[in-house]
Amino acid sequence: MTSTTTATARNTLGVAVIGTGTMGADHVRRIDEVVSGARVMAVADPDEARAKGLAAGIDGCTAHADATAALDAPGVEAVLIASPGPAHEETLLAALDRGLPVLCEKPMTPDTAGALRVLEAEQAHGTRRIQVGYMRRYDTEYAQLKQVLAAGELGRALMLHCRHRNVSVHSYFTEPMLINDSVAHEFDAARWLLDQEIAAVTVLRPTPSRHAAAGIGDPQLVVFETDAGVLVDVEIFATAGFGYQVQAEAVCENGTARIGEAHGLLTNTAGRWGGPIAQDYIARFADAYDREVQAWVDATRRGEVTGPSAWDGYAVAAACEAGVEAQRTGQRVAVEMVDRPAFYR
Ligand SMILES: NC(=O)c1ccc[n+]([C@@H]2O[C@H](COP(=O)([O-])OP(=O)(O)OC[C@H]3O[C@@H](n4cnc5c(N)ncnc54)[C@H](O)[C@@H]3O)[C@@H](O)[C@H]2O)c1
Ligand SMILES: O[C@H]1[C@H](O)[C@@H](O)[C@H](O)[C@@H](O)[C@H]1O
Repeated sequence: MTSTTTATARNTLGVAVIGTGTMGADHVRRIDEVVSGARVMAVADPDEARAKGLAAGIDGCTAHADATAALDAPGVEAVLIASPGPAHEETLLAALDRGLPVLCEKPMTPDTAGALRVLEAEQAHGTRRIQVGYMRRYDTEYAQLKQVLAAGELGRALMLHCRHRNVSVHSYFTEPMLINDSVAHEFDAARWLLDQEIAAVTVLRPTPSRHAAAGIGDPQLVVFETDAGVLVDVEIFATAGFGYQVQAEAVCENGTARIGEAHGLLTNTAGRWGGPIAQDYIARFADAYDREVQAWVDATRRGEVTGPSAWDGYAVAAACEAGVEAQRTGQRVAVEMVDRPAFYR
């Protein structure tokens, strides 16, 4: 946003972006260039040079090494958290303490103990403040699949076959993160698509790929059951190398529905045919992130909270906890959840 637009900026939502790595930087660009009704007023990252570099390109934006300093910066009215999952709880609690609305990147917290503390703090605050960044709910294809399932023409859903393939992952990725950073999306998507909770998780492993990082059995097959008896299988392959692919097929009583195959332009040439494959989530889910952040800004400016809630964040954390235990033990692990408070109904 340039200084010539600051007059209109007075009516816009001042956002602090916490964490300025891959997603934080992309969200800053999105708020600055794509989304209407918001401006970035502060960024924070312990890597202060990174935060300063990003802030330098945005009129009126301050850079901080500490997240709470960014929450208290002039003009900040809302927070977008894009630090790694284990750092989310501290910033969420600080934001709730200040009554600030939050869009928190997934996972809300990697563990249920942290998620429950967040639920308690939000309820103590008295009104909902948190949206969790499960952006697939804003993806056109996922929305179409949900619509098809809800319409009922295909009959009752019996199974979902899902594939989640990344080119590679961050150097700090661990084996539990296959579940609580990557499969977390599949837990949320399945809960949302089917309107059911996850009941139990089993993890199966082939002999790992020779490209798997040390200490990570990659890929894995994560099979989960919902409380209404739908079976979901997820191939999670974090070092697939060739591209970023997220696919889902619903198998129903009267037919099937599949998403994630479209690669845009298909070409035929001597002896082969094909098209491009996205290389990362920034490309594959660009529209979904744009819609997600725009919806958050619009709802926040109306004084509302929409989208995936802190309860959804907790429910996914509970499924992830069972998934990590299943991964560790090779056993089928039941998902344990507290009763849903009336506050989240
Ligand atoms: N929705 C999606 O599709 C999607 C895609 C990628 C990442 N994510 C999520 O976004 C978050 C960030 O992931 P990323 O890939 O950008 O990671 P990243 O490693 O690229 O960036 C994280 C940044 O946060 C900073 N940081 C670390 N601790 C911090 C703290 N306490 N306060 C502020 N900043 C801190 C790091 O220095 C780094 O710059 C994670 O929760 C991840 O799961 C979501
Ligand atoms: O943090 C990222 C992000 O959530 C992506 O959407 C997912 O595909 C990756 O597996 C995960 O590591």
